Amino acid sequence: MKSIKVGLLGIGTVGSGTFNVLKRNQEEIARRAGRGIEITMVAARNTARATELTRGEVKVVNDGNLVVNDPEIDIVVELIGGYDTARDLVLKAIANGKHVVTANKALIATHGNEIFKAAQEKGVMVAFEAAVAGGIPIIKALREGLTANRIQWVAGIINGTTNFILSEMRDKGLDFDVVLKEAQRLGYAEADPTFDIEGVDAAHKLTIMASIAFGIPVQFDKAHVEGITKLQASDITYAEKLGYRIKLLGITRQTEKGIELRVHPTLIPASRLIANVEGAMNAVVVRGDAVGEALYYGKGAGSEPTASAVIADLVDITRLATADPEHHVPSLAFQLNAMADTPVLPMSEVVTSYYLRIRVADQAGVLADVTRILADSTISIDAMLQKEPGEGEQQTDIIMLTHQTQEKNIEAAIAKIEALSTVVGKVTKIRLEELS
Ligand SMILES: NC(=O)C1=CN([C@@H]2O[C@H](COP(=O)(O)OP(=O)(O)OC[C@H]3O[C@@H](n4cnc5c(N)ncnc54)[C@H](O)[C@@H]3O)[C@@H](O)[C@H]2O)C=CC1
Ligand SMILES: N[C@@H](CC=O)C(=O)O
Ligand code: NA
Repeated sequence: MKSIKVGLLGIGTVGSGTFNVLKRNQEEIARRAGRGIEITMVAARNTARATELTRGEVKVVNDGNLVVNDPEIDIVVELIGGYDTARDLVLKAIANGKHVVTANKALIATHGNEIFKAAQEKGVMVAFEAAVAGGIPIIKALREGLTANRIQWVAGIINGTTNFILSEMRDKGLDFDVVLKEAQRLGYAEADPTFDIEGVDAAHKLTIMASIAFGIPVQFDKAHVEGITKLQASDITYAEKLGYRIKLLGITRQTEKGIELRVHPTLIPASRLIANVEGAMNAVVVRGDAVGEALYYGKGAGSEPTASAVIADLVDITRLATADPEHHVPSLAFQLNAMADTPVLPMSEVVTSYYLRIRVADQAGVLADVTRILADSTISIDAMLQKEPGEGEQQTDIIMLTHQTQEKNIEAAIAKIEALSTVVGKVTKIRLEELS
């Protein structure tokens, strides 16, 4: 059988990994796919570099349109990143009847609904395993492996850069900026690293997982997004003393009122497996009504781990390329005409537990004032830590872990606490999840 012809848009970190792995393992991949898969054309900004990377073996062009319009190309792999050019080229590829593979979570989380609709109308497949948790086959697990389940929640460390930063800061005492530079050097970070550190990249990935888990359209604009830039080293230390680790977690949960969709630093009990995921590694815990809890762990970023997922999609598409479109696996697991309109919950409605760090004047009665405010708000305290003020210090920290309450309830209580004359500055609030 004729080999499948692939056109690559972009040959940077993931593109070069895809080229190399496909080449290195071509025979084994062909035995699995039932026919050969070869990259025959690459669009690149730097064509000389692309020719060097592909050892002069493929046609290199400087315009992605030449790839998506080439009648010889069966599958277009979009590894440019970003929104506009990527969207334009992907939609053109689909309009030309080509299947698409992309690692671009920003694209899928924001333009996925439009792209999947166009693909369905054309009878082509759009696959994006590399877009979430890199090399971990979490899309396939949610979409196919767990298809029997009502998914209850999904929680994951889904940004390698921030997990790498948090781990290196904690273990080696390195500065934020130094570790971020290293993450960029290692090819983990996004072209714009604020996407990583402000939680946007994790929210893109979470948005995609929520759609597959709950059969809802992609709705990145409804996600609550907080990154790690406001985290203080002292919070990491206090959390450890109380038996917790702080991780940037993406959490999506089906509740009676709607679907939670939130990314923020989170205290997790140190005894949980996911709390011990370090460096650029990713991990996703899925709770389904039939399977219980399942944990998926592996490399979420980097050249070849991500290429592994891109190529898995190429094999899937190759296997199904000759099937009738109605036999394709739906991109979001649910049939497009069976999507639910379950609302995404505003953050103010979310119920969870909290870590509070309150900077106070070292005076009698301040603790009683704080606990009274919490009690009046029906927020109960689970654990408390009060730091002894250092020699000559007039202020100290009170750290409290609360039981579950609604976000708007804790916000109202925090406003009252901050209004106390004995409380200094803002109260630090970090959400806490037992994940059980
Ligand atoms: N690096 C990683 O670990 C992971 C990256 N991703 C995603 O994969 C995609 C690619 O990421 P990287 O390879 O890391 O980025 P990169 O910046 O290393 O590579 C992108 C390449 O595309 C080229 N490019 C930009 N515009 C172009 C255009 N119009 N035509 C042709 N080439 C163009 C750039 O010159 C560059 O060589 C992004 O969507 C990213 O979010 C997903 C998972 C992991
Ligand atoms: N920038 C991302 C790359 C993979 O998606 C990350 O750090 O996880
Ligand atoms: Na993946």
